[in-house]
Amino acid sequence: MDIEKVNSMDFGEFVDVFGNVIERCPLIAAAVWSQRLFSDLEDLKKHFFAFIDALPQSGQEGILRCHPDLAGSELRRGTLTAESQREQSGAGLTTLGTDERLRLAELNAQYRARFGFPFVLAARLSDRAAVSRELARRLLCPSAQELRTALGQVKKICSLRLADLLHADPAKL
Ligand SMILES: NC(=O)N[C@H]1NC(=O)NC1=O
Repeated sequence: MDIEKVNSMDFGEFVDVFGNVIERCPLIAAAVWSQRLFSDLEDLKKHFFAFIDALPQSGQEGILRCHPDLAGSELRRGTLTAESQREQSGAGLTTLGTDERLRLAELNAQYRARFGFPFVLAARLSDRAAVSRELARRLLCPSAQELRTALGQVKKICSLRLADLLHADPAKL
């Protein structure tokens, strides 16, 4: 898909295609559509990021809360979005042993209790060992720093999902 195709999309098509580049936040795609035309793919990505950056903290935390836990109950119930399912599966989180799954669940619960939002990490850039390691490390970070880190991960997930949709190299996005 090239930028001319993106610019030619009507509202419904745009939200259908880009509605989940930020997990379960189609409102962001709906807002970004109003800002077309886009000069290139990089420009499109910047509009998604600028929307996130302009939100008050409550809105930024809301975005984080739209993310399912990694290796959590939604994965077990089979209710993840297709994108999240692929990402968690690619990181090996769908085949954890019971001990590993319970350890991750305990760390996820501690993280949520401390910060008030779920632990978010771009699973595709990680693997099962690194997920637990990162979770344990970030659990000890100051709250303001952790909010910034988590939003950075949301942007990485967004970049990778955009790159998939546009068949682009994520490094060039
Ligand atoms: N909790 C969390 O990070 N979830 C996200 N990460 C990812 O790569 N896909 C997701 O759904």
